[in-house]
Amino acid sequence: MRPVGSKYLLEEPLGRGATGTVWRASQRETAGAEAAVAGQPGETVAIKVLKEELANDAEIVMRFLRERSVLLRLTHPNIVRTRDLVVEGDLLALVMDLIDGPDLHNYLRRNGPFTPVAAALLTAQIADALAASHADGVVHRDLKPANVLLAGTGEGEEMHPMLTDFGIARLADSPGLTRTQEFVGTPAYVAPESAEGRPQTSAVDIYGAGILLYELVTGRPPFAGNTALEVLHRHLSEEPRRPTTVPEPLWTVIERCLRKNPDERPSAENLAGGLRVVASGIGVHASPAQAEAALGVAALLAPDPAPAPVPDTAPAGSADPTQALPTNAPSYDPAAATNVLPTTGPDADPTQVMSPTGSGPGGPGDADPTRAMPPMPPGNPGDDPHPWQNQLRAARDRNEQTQVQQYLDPNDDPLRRRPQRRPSPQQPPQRPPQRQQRRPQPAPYQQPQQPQNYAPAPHHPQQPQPQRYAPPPQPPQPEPRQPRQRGSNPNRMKIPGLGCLKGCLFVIVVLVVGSWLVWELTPLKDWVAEGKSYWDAVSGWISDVKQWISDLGGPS
Ligand SMILES: Nc1ncnc2c1ncn2[C@@H]1O[C@H](COP(=O)(O)OP(=O)(O)OP(=O)(O)O)[C@@H](O)[C@H]1O
Repeated sequence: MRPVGSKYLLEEPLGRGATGTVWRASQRETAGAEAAVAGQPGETVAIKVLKEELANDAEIVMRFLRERSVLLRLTHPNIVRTRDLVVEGDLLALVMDLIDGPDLHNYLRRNGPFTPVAAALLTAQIADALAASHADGVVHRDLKPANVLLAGTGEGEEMHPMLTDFGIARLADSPGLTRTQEFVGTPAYVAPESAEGRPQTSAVDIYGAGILLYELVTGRPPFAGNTALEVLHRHLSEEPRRPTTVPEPLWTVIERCLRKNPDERPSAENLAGGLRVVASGIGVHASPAQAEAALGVAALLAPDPAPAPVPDTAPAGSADPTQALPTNAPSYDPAAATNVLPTTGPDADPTQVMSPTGSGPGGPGDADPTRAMPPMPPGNPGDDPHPWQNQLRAARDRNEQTQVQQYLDPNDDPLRRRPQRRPSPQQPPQRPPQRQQRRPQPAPYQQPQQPQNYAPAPHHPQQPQPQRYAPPPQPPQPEPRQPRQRGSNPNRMKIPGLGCLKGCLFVIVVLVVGSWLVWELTPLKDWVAEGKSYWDAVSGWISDVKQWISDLGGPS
């Protein structure tokens, strides 16, 4: 148990993401007036301890403090409440409500896709959270299933999505870490304008919600690829295709959210309303009027007339994103990748940027998406890196997978890496106890009680998916076999040759019994011993042999 500030004690890690590690923690003392929730001693909370790179960046610390009021005032039933922010030395931590449930990414992996109705209703609640934050001028910028925690996955409970990590993207968007033209987000969920370094607004969250909705009903995001670059390119140039399992009204919503032009995406409020109309119109028991309304959902998806801007995301004026990548390219040719990534130096070798052969970093055969990032091309020392290089590096950083319930190497633990501030006791590092496994239940949404006009996709168990960033679980290693023990007493004395002796005796007994049976049951005794019994014959033969042996020795 390690203290964070004077008010909290870290107990066990719950998971690790790109920006830090989340811990289960307890409150030691009631927090001061600066906290949004004072809390009571003994109360359990979740604390995100931000990575050292973030905590060591003066710009981020300033931003963290400036954002304090925004983060603390963001309250909504579908937003994980931030209770307090702790800045202690070079440690930055966010104290949150602890949500007792899995995140949506893990839930989806364990349980497979949702029915269209359940997916629409779940996403409607997420859109409610977005509408509230956008109204407050806060854009999430990293909407993805891993950032949605599911409360109420117990039996008979209604599933309740809670959006988390609000403001983290804003913190990570510091000039110290990223340049103004970079995107902050995860490649599979990133909006085209973020990928291109264009100005961003709250419409990036609507794009993220569209990707999330697609993934909820199909089990995978629409744009995948072997490298982050490939995924980004598909966001920019490829239109999503409607899977057969997605009902038409729901597809209308997804397609609107995934428009390349942010001005054509609906507002979060309209998205929530549209999804609820769709959910009641596509259920098994939808009335004709409800089905009709769902089919006309496009009319409800009006764009936001005044989307909330993301500060500092206007281009610096130097980079024309259309130079970086031909967004009107009809299809993506991996072999052409070296041509679309510009280099800044006259001697630049385009094959250094990204190998199309797969033999170098970033090639199609490269299994590690983090290696997909091109090295910095040679250029003038004073040159700024091109937006694409920053974008790709950010993609790599943000694409790190959450490692849930893992043992943290003490060297990776930001709290332990500061012995001068907090000397650790002379104990060997203890493996933290495993977090109790929660068994989520299927979504308890009910289908509406009216006839429906489509066959809903069954909520079938998870099938293996080609998500290369989610490595399949390792098969359990077999227990090492115990050496075989004979008998029940392992301490019994071992007599050499005893086994052989037993074997010989057994053979003799078998021979005697066998020959006796042959003697008695066949006419053999009449032929060789004039009808004598077996024992008489045998004893006669034995005395003959004895006599013969004594004759061998002579009369003396
Ligand atoms: N408030 C919370 N209550 C309970 N568990 C939480 C809470 N916040 C996060 N977690 C758990 O911690 C894990 C890691 O959270 P984190 O936000 O760091 O991951 P991430 O979203 O994958 O990373 P990032 O957003 O930094 O890329 C989550 O998957 C979730 O299981």
